[in-house]
Amino acid sequence: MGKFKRVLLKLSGESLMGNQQYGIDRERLTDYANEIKEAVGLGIEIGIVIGGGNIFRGLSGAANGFDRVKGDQMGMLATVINSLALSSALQATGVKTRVLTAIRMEPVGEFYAKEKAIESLEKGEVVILSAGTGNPYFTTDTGSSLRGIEIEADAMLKGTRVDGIYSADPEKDPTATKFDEITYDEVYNRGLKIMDLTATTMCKENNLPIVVFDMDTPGNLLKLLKGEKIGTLVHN
Ligand SMILES: Nc1ncnc2c1ncn2[C@@H]1O[C@H](COP(=O)(O)OP(=O)(O)OP(=O)(O)O)[C@@H](O)[C@H]1O
Ligand SMILES: O=c1ccn([C@@H]2O[C@H](COP(=O)(O)O)[C@@H](O)[C@H]2O)c(=O)[nH]1
Repeated sequence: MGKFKRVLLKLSGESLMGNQQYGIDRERLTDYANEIKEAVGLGIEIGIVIGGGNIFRGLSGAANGFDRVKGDQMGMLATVINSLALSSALQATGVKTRVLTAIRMEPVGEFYAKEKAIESLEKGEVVILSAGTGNPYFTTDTGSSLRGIEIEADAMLKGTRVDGIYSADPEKDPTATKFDEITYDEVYNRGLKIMDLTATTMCKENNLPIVVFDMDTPGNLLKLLKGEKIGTLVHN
């Protein structure tokens, strides 16, 4: 990949738990904020989507008897909670942020519009794009691909707790092997579950490269932004 000017960074809600069973680990949150501050220092424009899996997921809600749509709305609100926490942690390091929400809920955050996001990015502010797509039956991976395409990012950087895409889920299959590069079609044809297929398809159709990398190792985000080949690159 060439140099990045503007990126969409996807952060895992589940990673925000650190070693806890639920919620937000203060140390992990601070680590993320410090990493992002350094990235801003490189002059790269950063939009962020953060998941909600550390708090609530619609599918697990539905498995426990919740109405799916209500459960998904709870999940989207969970992403807003994480976004506010990240915004607060970033501001504590001196980074200016703007939280936009896909569901109208002023004054918690401003209702999302592409123009607002671009305006902030151009001013060097970190824009946190919360509440996913605003619609049930989607995920924050799809929210990331959608927003990444809308803000015309050079790439979607999926920061997660594994160091790339493997031939099978590495947390379940220790014999799985890692790809340095892979095409969107191969992700689909091999049935790799690193992100949902709606998100992968959107990226493919709109030529948005994805880099899956380990965000929980300090320094990785900076290495990636400086051009080091880490993680797995997904392209056409
Ligand atoms: N082929 C694969 N290669 C790598 N990881 C995979 C693969 N298949 C499944 N995974 C799993 O995908 C997970 C990464 O997904 P992601 O970061 O979206 O986590 P998440 O828990 O869904 O986050 P969130 O809380 O944001 O929803 C890894 O923890 C890994 O176990
Ligand atoms: O566009 C969206 C995005 C998310 N949701 C719901 O939120 C939770 C949390 O998001 P994760 O991507 O799983 O971290 C998700 O499980 C959905 O229930 C949504 O409905 N629409």
